[in-house]
Amino acid sequence: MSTRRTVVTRYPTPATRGAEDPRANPVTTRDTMAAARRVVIKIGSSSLTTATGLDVAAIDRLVDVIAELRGRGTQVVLVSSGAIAAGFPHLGLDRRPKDTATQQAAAAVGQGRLLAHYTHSFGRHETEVAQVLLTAEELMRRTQYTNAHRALARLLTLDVMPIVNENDAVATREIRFGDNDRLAALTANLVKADLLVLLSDVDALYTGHPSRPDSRRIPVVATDADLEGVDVRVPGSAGVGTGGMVTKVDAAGIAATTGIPTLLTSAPNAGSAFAGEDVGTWFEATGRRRSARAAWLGLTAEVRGQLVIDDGAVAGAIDRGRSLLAAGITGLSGRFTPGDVVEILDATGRVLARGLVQYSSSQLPPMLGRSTSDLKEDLGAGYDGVVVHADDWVRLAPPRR
Ligand SMILES: Nc1ncnc2c1ncn2[C@@H]1O[C@H](COP(=O)(O)OP(=O)(O)O)[C@@H](O)[C@H]1O
Ligand SMILES: N[C@@H](CCC(=O)OP(=O)(O)O)C(=O)O
Repeated sequence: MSTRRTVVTRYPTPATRGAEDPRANPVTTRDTMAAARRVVIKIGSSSLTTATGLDVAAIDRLVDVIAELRGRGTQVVLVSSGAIAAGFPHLGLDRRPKDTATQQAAAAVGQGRLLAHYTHSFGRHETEVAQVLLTAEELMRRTQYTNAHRALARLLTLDVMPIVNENDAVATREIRFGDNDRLAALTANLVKADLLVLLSDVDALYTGHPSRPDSRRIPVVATDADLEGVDVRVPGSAGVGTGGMVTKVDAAGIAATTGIPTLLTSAPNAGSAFAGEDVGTWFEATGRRRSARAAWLGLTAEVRGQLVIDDGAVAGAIDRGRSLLAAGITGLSGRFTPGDVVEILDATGRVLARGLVQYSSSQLPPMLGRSTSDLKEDLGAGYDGVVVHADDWVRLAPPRR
């Protein structure tokens, strides 16, 4: 046994621990949509713009639906695309630019016009609006994520209408959201919404491209099996949206795994959907609600490394919701420091969870596979053997049967 003592910097225990949100979601089926206390509504470029710029009549119709919801006491956060599509006609371009710099310029021009019209339109309902521009990079950092959470929560308590978009003018090329569907799902988690509504230029998810005569509306997606054979590959024809149905199905999947159901329909159907009519596609929630912190860990945070664990640690820590000890770790990769986010993989390479690691990638190698009592001798009596605390990881893959 070595008597060398290693100086170990540990990640401080956060004051606010607690993984699962105890609030049950009152929205379980389409019929219970009206019970939503907080809704995130996302509207795509194709529904807000024409070839010549903003479709002000379409914006006014959406704003009227939101005003009615707010009148009933439902809090709404709007995620609105449309900055690039609203901007490019004013730069003398006849189609959406493809290069990042011109997209950024178009977004910078269009975002002002977009917000100007929302301000005017919500003004008809004596409602103040607030512009919140987010980047994927910021949301990966815990401090900025918490700041965004706090700002949105405050706006809602002040009865202001937050209008979120990606901060296209500064978003870095490599990690842009690009489309706003995923941003909307993450925003729904950020504000702990009961419901996500995705409004597009198509009234529902179809079994194939809606222009095909054999395509049928899918009214409900309860499990992945309902998506088998569904063709979502062809993008929209409007030429201004970005992700087509792929990103909408992905976004609904993210929301579902965190306990938030999604309704996907067209903007003109928004009113009927909230009136309880059978329109669009309803994606059921499949997972449990998560705290904003757990959602950040599981969905948004930047991953700095990987820990590979043995079967004993899968059964003893991950399957039982316990802390991960050095004894169960067989390998690691990446460069990380205490407090960084790492993925936890089983021996086959399956990503089981993500967590905040307590030691750096340079401290861990001599600790791997060693028992807590053995390590205590090296590291001191204060060492508790925990590499990822039970409160600091979230499960990503379901348990194996
Ligand atoms: N299986 C499908 N069901 C419905 N729409 C589909 C499907 N596959 C592709 N699409 C296309 O996806 C488009 C919507 O995506 P997109 O243009 O990115 O909209 P938005 O601007 O609202 O984000 C629809 O107009 C439709 O043409
Ligand atoms: N942030 C961009 C959104 C890009 C986009 O086209 O999104 P979407 O229409 O939702 O597929 C914008 O405002 O133009």
